[in-house]
Amino acid sequence: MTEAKPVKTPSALRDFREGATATAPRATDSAPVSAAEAGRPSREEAEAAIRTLLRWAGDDPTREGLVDTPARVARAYEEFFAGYGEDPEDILRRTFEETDGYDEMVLLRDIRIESHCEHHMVPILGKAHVAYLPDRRVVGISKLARVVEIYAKRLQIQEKLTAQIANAINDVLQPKGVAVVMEAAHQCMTTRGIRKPGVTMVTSRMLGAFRDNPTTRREFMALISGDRGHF
Ligand SMILES: Nc1nc2c(ncn2[C@@H]2O[C@H](COP(=O)(O)OP(=O)(O)OP(=O)(O)O)[C@@H](O)[C@H]2O)c(=O)[nH]1
Ligand SMILES: [Zn+2]
Repeated sequence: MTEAKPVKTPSALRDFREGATATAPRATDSAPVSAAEAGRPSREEAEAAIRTLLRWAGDDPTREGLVDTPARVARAYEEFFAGYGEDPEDILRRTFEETDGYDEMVLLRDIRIESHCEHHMVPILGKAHVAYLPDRRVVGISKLARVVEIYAKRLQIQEKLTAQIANAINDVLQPKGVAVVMEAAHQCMTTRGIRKPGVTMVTSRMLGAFRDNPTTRREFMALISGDRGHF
């Protein structure tokens, strides 16, 4: 009898299957989930599931206005969850050496977040501020926003999203420190359930100098709360 081989389960899928933990998975587990590995259902199966939900909600999926809805929803899901197919570490590996001695903080403020909560699959909308303290190597700033985007385009809780972004930057760039602060509104709290519009959740993950050095942390906090210029 042959022994069954353990199936390699990439972290994103594992998190997806096993539910949330507030502990961030290792960023080295950030590989994208291939369709084959994930045992992904077909497009037809996905559309059939949406027809089932439409019927369950009390509507008729064969009526004119809803006939194309399953295909539209499937296409929308491809956008909402595009992050399962991308590896943030690949994006961050394109670094360049800064030879003129720039060793101050690099901060990207007000990065728009559009994610989905893993409990209710409804939007989490907000913004992230991402900073790092370079140690010779710097990365193109758009790559920081791309990393945010990849993790946001998965089912998330805000704590995990915040930690994953910081861990990936820390692991690949190996800077002197990384800071991520995120503020977001969860539609599962604003439009259903407890229904508290206007409430935002704030999370942060500080690593290296941002965790150990109060001056660096203060400087970061002052910069993210400062006035925004209009360009
Ligand atoms: N910590 C954390 N909680 C979240 C996040 N997004 C949603 N939640 C919460 O996850 C919880 C899920 O709780 P459950 O009791 O299983 O679900 P529920 O019955 O729909 O809960 P209610 O939202 O209170 O109606 C809720 O308290 C949500 O507010 C997040 O990013 N982080
Ligand atoms: Zn939710």
